[in-house]
Amino acid sequence: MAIAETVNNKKQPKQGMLENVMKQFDAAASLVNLNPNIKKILAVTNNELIIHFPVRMDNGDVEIFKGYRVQHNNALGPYKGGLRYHPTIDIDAVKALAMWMTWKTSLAGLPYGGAKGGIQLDPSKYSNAELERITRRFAYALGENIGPEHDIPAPDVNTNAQTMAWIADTYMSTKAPSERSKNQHVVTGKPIGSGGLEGRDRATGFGVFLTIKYWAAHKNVSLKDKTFIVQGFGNVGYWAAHFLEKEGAKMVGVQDAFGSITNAEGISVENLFIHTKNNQGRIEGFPNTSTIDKEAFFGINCDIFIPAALGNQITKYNANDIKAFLIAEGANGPTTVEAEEMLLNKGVDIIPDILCNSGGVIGSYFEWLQNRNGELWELDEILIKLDKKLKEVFRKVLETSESKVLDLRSAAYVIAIERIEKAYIQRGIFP
Ligand SMILES: NC(=O)C1=CN([C@@H]2O[C@H](COP(=O)(O)OP(=O)(O)OC[C@H]3O[C@@H](n4cnc5c(N)ncnc54)[C@H](O)[C@@H]3O)[C@@H](O)[C@H]2O)C=CC1
Ligand SMILES: O=C(O)CCC(=O)C(=O)O
Repeated sequence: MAIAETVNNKKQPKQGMLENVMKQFDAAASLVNLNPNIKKILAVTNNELIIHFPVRMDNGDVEIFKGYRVQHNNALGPYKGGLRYHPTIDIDAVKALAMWMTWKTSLAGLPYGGAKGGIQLDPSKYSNAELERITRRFAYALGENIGPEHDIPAPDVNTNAQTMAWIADTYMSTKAPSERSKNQHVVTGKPIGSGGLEGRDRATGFGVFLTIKYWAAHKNVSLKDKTFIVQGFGNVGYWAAHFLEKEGAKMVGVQDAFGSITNAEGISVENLFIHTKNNQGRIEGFPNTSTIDKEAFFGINCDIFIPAALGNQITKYNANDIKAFLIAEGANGPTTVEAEEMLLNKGVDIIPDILCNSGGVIGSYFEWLQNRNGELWELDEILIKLDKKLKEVFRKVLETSESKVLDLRSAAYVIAIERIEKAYIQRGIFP
């Protein structure tokens, strides 16, 4: 609560993600009348690891980094969740993100629990060689706190297939030669050729698109010529926009960490993607668009808003500016509880993060299975399997939402929490 954000040049108190996820959990626990002992277990994390580790920089100096891995719950299987490299990462943020992973894997019916981790750093300040040493040193320090049947990291903000390859290689190098290849699935989201899954790169964004498509089919709405805005034009934002554009929708606004652009006539997703590749990942300077300020971005006229950046972006300070009738949460925790209430009251539908962006972890599950079984899956079959799995999860959320008269997030939480509760009750509550 101590941090502040600036809205319309005024400092406003900023709510932390942990506070947000706890409010969501408390509300859902009441809805399902959750067993009080299980509620106590789920309200806290199982393990929290903070590691300070030294790394030699290119100039010869040693810098100390702070890395995190939080394992929230493993009632349903090994801990699973991404690694984020970002200056705002702290223990509370990682706890919140780990909790969301527990609900997400449970909702998707996967044999996983929830975890998250990362390093508090701004990766743009380091060379590629430094990032490799930082990542390898972090992986080494994590040691047996991760493992292919225990806790399986994956990419998140500012990490990618290369990061995962360094972690897999470092982890495997600590094993006896005959054991190394059996440990490839210590991480998912690896490069193709190093055990990675065809299509894991687009799995999250494709899943975001699919959930929008299922929602549109349910509401009898055509996506053709619908307009959309995207906050965050990285892995998730780009791929979601790519598939929406292919479906005939038009991107009219984009925001990244460095600025916001708009054009009511449309912004080409593929041209912007090429532009960012040649511009250090940034959207700034893209031709035929106007630059607008951070807060004006939320008020752009559009039908669909895809937050695909950081948490707590849609707040009570900007919720009323939003024109979209649908928010599809590609990011984790982009909407505060207060903002959600305001949006629902004005009739905006929200496809919640734990459903909307679950294509990523479903893709990771496929990669894990592929590695475990020594198989190689093809892109077409993977995208079909992902569609089938996500469609079924979406159907269940919709059914619960209609039968219990709940918004989509509450319905998703009900399914997720009831599945975990059932596992504890079958086993005798305490793990
Ligand atoms: N990569 C994955 O498979 C999954 C990612 N997610 C979530 O999706 C979100 C985005 O992740 P990725 O696309 O992987 O990250 P990324 O690192 O590929 O891209 C992040 C994008 O967000 C922008 N951004 C960062 N701070 C911002 C700010 N303050 N305002 C506006 N834009 C900002 C960056 O400039 C960049 O364009 C995160 O919340 C992540 O937890 C969720 C499920 C899976
Ligand atoms: O693919 C995974 O294991 C998890 C990705 C992730 O961090 C997320 O879904 O938020």
